[in-house]
Amino acid sequence: MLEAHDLACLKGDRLLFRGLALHLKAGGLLRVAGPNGVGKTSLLRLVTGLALPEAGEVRWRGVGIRRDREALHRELLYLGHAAALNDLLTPLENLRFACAAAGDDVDEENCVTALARIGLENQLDLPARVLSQGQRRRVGLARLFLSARRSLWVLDEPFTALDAAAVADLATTLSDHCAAGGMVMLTTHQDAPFARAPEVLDVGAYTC
Ligand SMILES: Nc1ncnc2c1ncn2[C@@H]1O[C@H](COP(=O)(O)OP(=O)(O)OP(=O)(O)O)[C@@H](O)[C@H]1O
Repeated sequence: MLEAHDLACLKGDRLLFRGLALHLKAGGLLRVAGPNGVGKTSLLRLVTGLALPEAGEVRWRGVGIRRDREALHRELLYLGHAAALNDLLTPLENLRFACAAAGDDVDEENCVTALARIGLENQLDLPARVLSQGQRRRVGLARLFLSARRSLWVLDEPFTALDAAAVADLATTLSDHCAAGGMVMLTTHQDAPFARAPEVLDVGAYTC
């Protein structure tokens, strides 16, 4: 279970939000909402331990992540809003590199299957620099099909640049992960056809 209490976020000399609390339990789908610049990405970086809060605490399975960040990271899949690809490498090479860097033991066949599942079967051997924006996004999302053992998926704008069919497919993948007892926390500015309506956390309600 992921919890945060009384979180405050400082950027430069500006307090973006304070007093923010959240609670995400097994099977939960949480949508972080709010206008541009309110602090949604900043919040994701706090709950994933990539940045430190000015005040408050994030807990994973009851333990503060400052005490045991590794316990969270063993079960976390975090996909940022940028595709973070090496343009010289193919989708297959990029995916294998991302998995290896995260410590996931996946072989080439698993990666090919994941890329085909996300609709990139015809782009496996192209350099990433020639991919469309939606295809670049899909390379990162292919990790979802290799990360079932990671219970917490934190996704920053995962639907950006995807076509309608891919949005629907991703919504189903995320809903299935929750139905299997996983947790999803995401930001998005668009509606998606989830099996169950997500809980919504409006960061704007905590703006200073
Ligand atoms: N050094 C700084 N000093 C002051 N403000 C900063 C500094 N660095 C970042 N910010 C502000 O912090 C906020 C960070 O926003 P963040 O990326 O978390 O927003 P977001 O809600 O994810 O936005 P979007 O919907 O556009 O992705 C922005 O308003 C940005 O201008």
